[in-house]
Amino acid sequence: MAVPDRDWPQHGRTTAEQRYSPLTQIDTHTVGRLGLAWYQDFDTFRGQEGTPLVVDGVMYVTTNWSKVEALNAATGAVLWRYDPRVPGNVAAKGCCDTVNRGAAYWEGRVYIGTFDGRLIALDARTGHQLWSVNTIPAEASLGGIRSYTIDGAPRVAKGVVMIGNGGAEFGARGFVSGFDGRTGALKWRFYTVPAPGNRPDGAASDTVLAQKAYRTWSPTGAWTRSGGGGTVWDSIVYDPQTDLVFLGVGNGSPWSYKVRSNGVGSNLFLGSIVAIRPETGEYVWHFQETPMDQWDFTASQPMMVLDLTIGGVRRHLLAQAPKNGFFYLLDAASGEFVSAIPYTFLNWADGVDPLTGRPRVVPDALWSLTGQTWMGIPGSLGGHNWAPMAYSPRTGYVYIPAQQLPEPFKSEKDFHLHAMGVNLGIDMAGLPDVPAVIAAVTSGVKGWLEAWDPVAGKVAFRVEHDTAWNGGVLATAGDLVFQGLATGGFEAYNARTGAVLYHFDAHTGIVAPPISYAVDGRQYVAVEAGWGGVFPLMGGALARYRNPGINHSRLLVFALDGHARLPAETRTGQLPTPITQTADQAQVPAGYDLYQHYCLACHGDNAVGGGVLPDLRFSGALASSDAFNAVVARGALTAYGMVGFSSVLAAQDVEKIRQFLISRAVARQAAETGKK
Ligand SMILES: O=C(O)c1cc(C(=O)O)c2c(n1)C(=O)C(=O)c1cc(C(=O)O)[nH]c1-2
Ligand SMILES: [Ca+2]
Repeated sequence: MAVPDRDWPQHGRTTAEQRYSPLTQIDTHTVGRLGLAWYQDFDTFRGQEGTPLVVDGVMYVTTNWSKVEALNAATGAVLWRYDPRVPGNVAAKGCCDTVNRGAAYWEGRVYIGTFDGRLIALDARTGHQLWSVNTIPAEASLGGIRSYTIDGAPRVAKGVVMIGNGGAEFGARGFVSGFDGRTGALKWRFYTVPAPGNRPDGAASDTVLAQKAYRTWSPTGAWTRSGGGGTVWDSIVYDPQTDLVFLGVGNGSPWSYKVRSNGVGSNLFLGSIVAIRPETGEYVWHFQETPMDQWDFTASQPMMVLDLTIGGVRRHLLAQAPKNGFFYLLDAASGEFVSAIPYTFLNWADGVDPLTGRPRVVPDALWSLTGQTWMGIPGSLGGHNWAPMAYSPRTGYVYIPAQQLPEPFKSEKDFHLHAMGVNLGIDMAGLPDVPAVIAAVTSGVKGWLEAWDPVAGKVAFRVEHDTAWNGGVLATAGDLVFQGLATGGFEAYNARTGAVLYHFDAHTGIVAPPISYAVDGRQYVAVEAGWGGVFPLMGGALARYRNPGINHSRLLVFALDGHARLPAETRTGQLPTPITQTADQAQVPAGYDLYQHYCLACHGDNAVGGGVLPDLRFSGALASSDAFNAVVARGALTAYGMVGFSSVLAAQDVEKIRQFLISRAVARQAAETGKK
């Protein structure tokens, strides 16, 4: 069905997922007149990753904690709001904040996946709930050992609503479910990795897992308990021309290939794109980008469908720039390998087999087998993560929000699976608190907008940014490319040259992708502002380094001659609570280890907050072991997403963490005083 130029009805606007708007009112000549038309504050300071949808002048926005709102897309007037009331205690079941990347729209219904695993259909006119299903079958959670959350957007094809989930950093066995869009009845499930002992699940994946996947795993690896991973936590694309649904399958669980699969097998379908039929979930083809995953190299990054002339032949292709650093082109109908060319510097492989596309992995990169530390580029956050890329058929370029975040990979001593906290099998030692070391490591951290020529297989131009983890991208027929930045800018670039044509100070880091739409002949560009996602949560000093600002979560909508203004910045962030205690040094090293295991994922490496969730060096609760225990052990702040850890941390452990944090607070205070 043709999509009207004015609308943005699907995640990537059309089924091709190119994030290209044909609107031209805002172009290279008029963009100088761009301004903020209106904005709306969200109800949280957490991060925002959503792509709004626009259908017939109504905008459907999803926000953190899986909330939805419908707005008049011209004025911002709220038509309805929907809160699925996700319980705060599930925040700790996800790696990367309680974000949400968007809704799906189909025949007057809005579909949303919730962080606690539900799929909900709403009446698009009223916001009333039509149905709600729990997408996580009881047996999948293995008595609570495994962790499932939803933050990706559902996908609708032929009346079937499909959704996956996240959790491979904790313990999960990836699967995607298809539900009847009208009734919510389950139609099929497709598991992306086998069950221990090759047991059938009674699912659409049974045959292919038995025939192709089971023998690619060691029958006795830790995957038999942790689930193996392979979560489909973001990209699911439907191509009507081939009638195929493409699943972007994630990384292994635990990360360590040695622990997970005794260091044998390619572990299908980890790091793969799997093509299935929408109505049945029937397997059609797969392509594995990263065999033997041990770098968190997911193939879950956004995919798009492109028709390109390669070597004189017109081809219908699937394109992806996954974490592993190669830009892939596959034949959309058959999955046949076309090309894989590095879109960024990478050191884990020295190329791919030209016939099969299988990477030639550098032996030293297999850190879980060598027992040595591997300095990997890309690191686990990838050369490109979930922030969507865009394609302009006018320029022929794919615009990739690319980055470089090197990362040391080293085996954890004495790995064992545990409930709560991440299960990676990797040494969690982080950055030392030494400014020169932080500066040196940060010098390797880079982010840029890359115009990639997929036909020539090379970079056309790059726009260098100040740091990594920048926003998703929009391309328009006005020959503009829009992108929000980690450092708080919202930019428009000339799509042919990369020249900056417009800059707006958003007062906050932006990671979400912009969209464009029109109402009554006026073109708008909208983006959800709000610094967030995994990097600011766990990145610590690296995430803070060039982004010392305060987080704001709000929807920004731009148009020609817009004259709205953001309120002046009055928040100063967390107020330092003067710390008078000195840490019990004997407890600090053990407190550090516990912190890195249980707390780092949200509060940042070495207790440096990355700008979204509280930086615990400022916490008033540090002064009292009772208060600290009430929060950390007994869960006094559970409603806000800070669960109690009493099931895994004894009172002495909690006290060790407190002593470690006091030592960090004292160091921060000393550094501040030294500066004055
Ligand atoms: O393996 C998984 O199940 C899983 C889930 C998610 C998620 O659900 O957000 C992310 C990742 N992995 C991941 O590897 C990753 O880099 C990542 C970044 C983000 C984010 O929202 O910033 N989520 C996720
Ligand atoms: Ca992952």
